[in-house]
Amino acid sequence: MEKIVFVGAGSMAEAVIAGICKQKSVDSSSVYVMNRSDDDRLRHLQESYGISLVSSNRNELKSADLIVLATKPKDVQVAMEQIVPLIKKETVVLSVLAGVPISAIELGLGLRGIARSMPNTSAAIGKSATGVAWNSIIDKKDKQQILTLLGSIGIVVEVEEDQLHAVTALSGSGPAYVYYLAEALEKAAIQAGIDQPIARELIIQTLDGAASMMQKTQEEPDILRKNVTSPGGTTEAGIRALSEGGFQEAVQSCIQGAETRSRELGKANGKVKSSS
Ligand SMILES: NC(=O)C1=CN([C@@H]2O[C@H](COP(=O)(O)OP(=O)(O)OC[C@H]3O[C@@H](n4cnc5c(N)ncnc54)[C@H](OP(=O)(O)O)[C@@H]3O)[C@@H](O)[C@H]2O)C=CC1
Ligand SMILES: O=C(O)[C@@H]1CCC=N1
Repeated sequence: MEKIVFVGAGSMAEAVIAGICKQKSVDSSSVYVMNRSDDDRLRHLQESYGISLVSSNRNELKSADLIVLATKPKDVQVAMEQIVPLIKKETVVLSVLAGVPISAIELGLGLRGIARSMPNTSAAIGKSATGVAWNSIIDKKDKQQILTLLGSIGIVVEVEEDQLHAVTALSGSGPAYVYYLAEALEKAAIQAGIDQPIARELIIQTLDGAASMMQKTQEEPDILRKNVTSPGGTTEAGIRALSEGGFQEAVQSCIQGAETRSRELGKANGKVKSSS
């Protein structure tokens, strides 16, 4: 896809832009970005990644091959109303919005090829775990090009559209759960007498090592856990405390709560009226 325009310039847009520019899956000169009002933010993206800004007459939208919708769900209706008069019918749309259904984008931007995806912020370093679903009329070639683009920022799995709520809860929000765990581990480590920089180093390597073990050995996580857990040893004591603290239940509520929120965002932002 020759020309890609990002509508929205926040954290997720930056993660995808950083990923595709660093992986060189697109030429940064063919990437454009626009937002609502934050000019400093646009300058930061321009300077950091060598991409271009959509000009005030928004002419770049007219020749876009791909538009990446990256506003907050609550802002997407206004954004779509603003861009729909400008975009040609061949332009394909890639949404990264949580919850918002493809049908809402078809209503807002007209019937065209649409991909609804859920990447995560690790896209910035080529490590996103992305789910994607398609509308029925998307062209095979466009699908392949989007898969290649998303594949350049990490792994990508095709799912049914309804499953994207669960994907959002799991891997879209997932990095935040891991950072939350890291924060908790670091606090506890400091309390136990380890210096903060050393605690940080040990935590990063432990998370990285455990993830790599799962990936490289393809072993079940419960087996890997048991390999660490000596009978009557330290891990057993630690896991017991987690279990007594309701660890499994908390994780289940976490995913359920996030999935429910994704469905709510879809309902709140899904009934947009066509402005074309
Ligand atoms: N953050 C994450 O980890 C993930 C986020 N997502 C999804 O990505 C989307 C963006 O999230 P995030 O990047 O965190 O949000 P941010 O709030 O960081 O960014 C939102 C962007 O949308 C822009 N915007 C708002 N209205 C318009 C408009 N009418 N026209 C053009 N741009 C507009 C804002 O511009 P301005 O600042 O000028 O107001 C801002 O640049 C959300 O829908 C979210 O569900 C998906 C996966 C992960
Ligand atoms: O918190 C959110 O709503 C977005 C979607 C997934 C990650 N961040």
